[in-house]
Amino acid sequence: MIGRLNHVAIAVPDLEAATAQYRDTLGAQVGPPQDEPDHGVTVVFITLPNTKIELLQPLGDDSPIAGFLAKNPSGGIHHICYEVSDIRAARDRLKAQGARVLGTGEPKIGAHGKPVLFLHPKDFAGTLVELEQA
Ligand SMILES: CC[C@@H](C(=O)O)C(=O)SCCNC(=O)CCNC(=O)[C@H](O)C(C)(C)COP(=O)(O)OP(=O)(O)OC[C@H]1O[C@@H](n2cnc3c(N)ncnc32)[C@H](O)[C@@H]1OP(=O)(O)O
Ligand SMILES: [Co+2]
Repeated sequence: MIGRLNHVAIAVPDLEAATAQYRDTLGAQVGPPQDEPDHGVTVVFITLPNTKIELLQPLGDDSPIAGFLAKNPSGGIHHICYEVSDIRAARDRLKAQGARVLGTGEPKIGAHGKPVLFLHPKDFAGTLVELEQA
């Protein structure tokens, strides 16, 4: 059911510093910061030859990554995002198999302008999974 790895997301306490490190130390192609108020984060995408890295910094008072950063103050890998061809069909199939879909269960528009959903990390080997409709 899942397709390509769309991105690996890393939560960071200082987006500017992390972006500079990827650009200047690792020599990667970094994009501009994008505020995503519907998701409570500011993101920077780093384009690699085979996938993307999404750097995440909290935005607003009740960011979903605030708890993660409190537990991991230096930052860390926060989620992985897989592409699916039909996100509602994927959701229904996963729910029928007992996986917990986070939030309302209805897809939201993600940073690429496409529908996204999140699956509980406790149901996927301790890894928060994002699905994005390709
Ligand atoms: C920019 C848009 C979009 C895109 O297009 O790419 C994005 O990527 S937005 C990214 C941010 N959005 C989200 O993360 C939405 C989904 N996340 C959530 O709903 C919550 O963060 C959460 C996963 C339900 C966690 O909620 P929280 O209140 O922070 O923590 P809890 O204490 O309830 O956690 C329960 C349990 O799970 C562990 N946990 C939490 N986050 C992670 C994680 N990222 N990876 C692995 N494990 C995680 C947490 O440690 C708790 O475990 P125990 O301590 O063992 O109970
Ligand atoms: Co993401």
